[in-house]
Amino acid sequence: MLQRQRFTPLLPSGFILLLAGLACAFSARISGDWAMAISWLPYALAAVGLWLAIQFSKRQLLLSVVLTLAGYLLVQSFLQRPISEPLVRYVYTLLILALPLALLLNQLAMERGLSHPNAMTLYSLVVLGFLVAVVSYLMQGQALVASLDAYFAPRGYDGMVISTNGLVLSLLLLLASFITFFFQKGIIAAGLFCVVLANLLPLYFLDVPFISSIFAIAALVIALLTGIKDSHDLAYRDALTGLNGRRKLFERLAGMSRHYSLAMLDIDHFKSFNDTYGHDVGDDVLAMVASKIAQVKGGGEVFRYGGEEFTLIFPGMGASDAQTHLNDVRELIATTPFVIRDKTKRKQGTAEQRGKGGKGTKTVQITVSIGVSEKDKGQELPEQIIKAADKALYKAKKQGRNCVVAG
Ligand SMILES: Nc1nc2c(ncn2[C@@H]2O[C@H](COP(=O)(O)OP(=O)(O)OP(=O)(O)O)[C@@H](O)[C@H]2O)c(=O)[nH]1
Repeated sequence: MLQRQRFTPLLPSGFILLLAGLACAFSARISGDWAMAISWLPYALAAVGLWLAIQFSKRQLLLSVVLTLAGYLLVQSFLQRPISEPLVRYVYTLLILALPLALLLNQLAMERGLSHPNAMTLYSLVVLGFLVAVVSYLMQGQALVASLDAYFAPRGYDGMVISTNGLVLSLLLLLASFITFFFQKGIIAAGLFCVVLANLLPLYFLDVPFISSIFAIAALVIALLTGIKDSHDLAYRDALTGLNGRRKLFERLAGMSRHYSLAMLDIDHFKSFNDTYGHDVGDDVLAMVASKIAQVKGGGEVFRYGGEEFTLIFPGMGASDAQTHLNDVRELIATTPFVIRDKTKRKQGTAEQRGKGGKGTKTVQITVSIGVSEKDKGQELPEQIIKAADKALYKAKKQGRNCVVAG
């Protein structure tokens, strides 16, 4: 189940790649204005991608676009001629090795904006790599190509242009990119992996008409959608818990016409918890509690309302049914021992001591109180329902906490 969720983010980008593959199956029929449009579309998409990357300060989007465009330009400028020409072989070899490597580095380096030192290092590496490739060719020319040929000589093979060692290396890079996606998780990591795939695939099927244009379009659409999703998350998601925030809650409520119930959930005695263990440990606990709340059943949607308060909505469900699911969440939290680590001691001691029960760890018990209400006659506006749920939450606190009250 968990593994399936891990792969689900691949679906949108995978679907775009599938469409690109299908388009290639019919690409021999493309002609006239369509041919022109397909050749120019990558430039238009790249312009939009660059604009978005600059607007939202997204280095991963910027480099995905720039590298895809550079790869596309190189294919269009150099790889439309016979592979027997040394310069063509040189560019081909660089493309199958350096392009996925640069995209992989872009994927590995955490997103910290366009002008973070991280980003500067990456830009320098890409520009330096490019300059070294150009200067080496200008100075060494034939000799360089001959030595590369010894390892990566591309051969025509059943219609594919292929270099066995190149294929092995690019498959390894692709595997590294997939492993990176696997550990980074999420739709953005999936998009970055699919951008690597979309850049690499056409290089092995260069005799298919328009393949480089079609896959450049696919890579850029994936990069754009990933960038838009990233910016959307920035606006709507709470960075600490990964849940949608208050803005998304109110948008969701405004668009909800049918019956629903709404709950306000508050962590008990969180102030004294913060005072005892510090704000950082408080943050860890907030994230852990959020991950438990997110396991709510019954189609419940979870939002971080602010501070240590969360909101749950149950579309199409009355408060009494919602109460059952809320009680399950309350109980799950109350019976889960939260292991907290003292960050000042985290780096000290042996690995065993750092583990569960070690010197730097402590187990705490967290409870939550919940108030729930529902859309009703005389109580139809989201603000009114939130207010009613808040009142019920207040009652739950008064009743001794760690309980669910309907109001
Ligand atoms: N660590 C951390 N603490 C937060 C965050 N947001 C709010 N808090 C803290 O949450 C605490 C909320 O305290 P109160 O609402 O007074 O709750 P309480 O009195 O401790 O407990 P109850 O009476 O059971 O609600 C305050 O100490 C806030 O500083 C956050 O993002 N991280």
